[in-house]
Amino acid sequence: MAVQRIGLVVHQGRPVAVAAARTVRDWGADRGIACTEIDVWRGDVPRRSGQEEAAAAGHPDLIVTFGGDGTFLRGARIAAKNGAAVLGVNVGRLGFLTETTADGVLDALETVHAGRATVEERMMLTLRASRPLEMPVGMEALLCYGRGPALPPPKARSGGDREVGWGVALDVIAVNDVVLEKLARDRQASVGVYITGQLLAAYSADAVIVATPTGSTAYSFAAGGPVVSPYTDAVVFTPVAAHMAFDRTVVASADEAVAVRVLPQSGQVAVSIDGQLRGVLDPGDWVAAYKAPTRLRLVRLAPADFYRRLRERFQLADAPASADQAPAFVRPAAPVPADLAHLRLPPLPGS
Ligand SMILES: NC(=O)c1ccc[n+]([C@@H]2O[C@H](COP(=O)([O-])OP(=O)(O)OC[C@H]3O[C@@H](n4cnc5c(N)ncnc54)[C@H](O)[C@@H]3O)[C@@H](O)[C@H]2O)c1
Ligand SMILES: Nc1ncnc2c1ncn2[C@@H]1O[C@H](COP(=O)(O)OP(=O)(O)OP(=O)(O)O)[C@@H](O)[C@H]1O
Repeated sequence: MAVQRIGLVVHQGRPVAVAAARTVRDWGADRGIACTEIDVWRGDVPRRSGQEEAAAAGHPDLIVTFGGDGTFLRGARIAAKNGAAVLGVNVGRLGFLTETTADGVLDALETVHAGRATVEERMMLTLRASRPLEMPVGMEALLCYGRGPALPPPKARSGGDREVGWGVALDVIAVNDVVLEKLARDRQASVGVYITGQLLAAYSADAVIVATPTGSTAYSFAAGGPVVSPYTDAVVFTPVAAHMAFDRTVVASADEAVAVRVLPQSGQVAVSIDGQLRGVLDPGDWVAAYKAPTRLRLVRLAPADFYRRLRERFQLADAPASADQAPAFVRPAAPVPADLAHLRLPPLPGS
């Protein structure tokens, strides 16, 4: 893709991130490519929706993030609303979702601009709810976790904020996950979990997570859920500290909605999307998470390497008795047999 306009989302607390963003601005200036910094926490305006941020930045076709996964998710929220591609530059602690380093960013941009990068599409989730999400008065002050102001609750899509039955469609997307967790530490979340309208189980838990395959390596993974290939589409349901025998993940099909209904005896339930609190539910409320109609477009500089990334960034340890015995990469040089031709195969080294 020849880049037309870049939006920069920068972790302002990291000098390396700020400096790398400056080099990108200079790179853009040399090529007549406009670069606009998108500071989601600028003090003079309230938090804006992804669409509003994209419009204010002149609808960039490429969002470049400088930071860790949190910064990436802030940029992805804007990119996803605008159909832009997103390139993550890792200036963070883990940076699982990022693609390059601060040192590599200019080469990466040359690769993208010359049309030599690929764009990988990832499934996202969207939501319907029994009513528009709301944040109780005073919540924001309580949160006060060092980030800038919280995002407002998502708006209803198409204005139908009084729809009943199938619920209100919310103008929101999740790249990683929708998390429903107990709000007060001493009141568990009691929720009924429904998949395709059928009760799976009633849970009494700290939280329940509905994740995308991309989000399967985030909170869902920490809660004991499986790693799901990001090249598949699925809806991953994982309970957190469920006080019951059945505490396993269910990997549902991408065309199956997972609905969570807050039961009468439950405490209030916080709804977080990609780590951001977006509303609080009362008993009787429900939300349903399902595959979003649009996909996140991730810039990839090299062929798909999800499992290498998993091994390296999660520092997967080999069994001591087997360490150093398993080769790091296996790809025969011989032509691919016909019965394997439909598989996703690693490229030959150096190709
Ligand atoms: N116990 C937990 O692990 C826990 C608790 C709350 C939220 N989270 C996750 O944090 C995400 C938001 O990320 P953040 O950086 O703003 O908050 P954060 O800084 O609290 O992130 C938690 C950790 O998850 C990593 N991470 C985020 N997305 C990932 C992904 N797709 N694959 C692998 N690792 C990933 C981050 O680098 C960080 O180390 C949420 O979507 C949620 O999944 C995790
Ligand atoms: N653009 C910004 N402006 C001001 N402060 C920021 C900005 N981005 C991040 N911060 C600060 O850095 C803290 C950590 O942010 P966040 O967890 O999103 O980082 P990250 O990008 O995920 O990197 P890491 O991998 O190190 O966690 C936030 O609590 C906030 O105080």
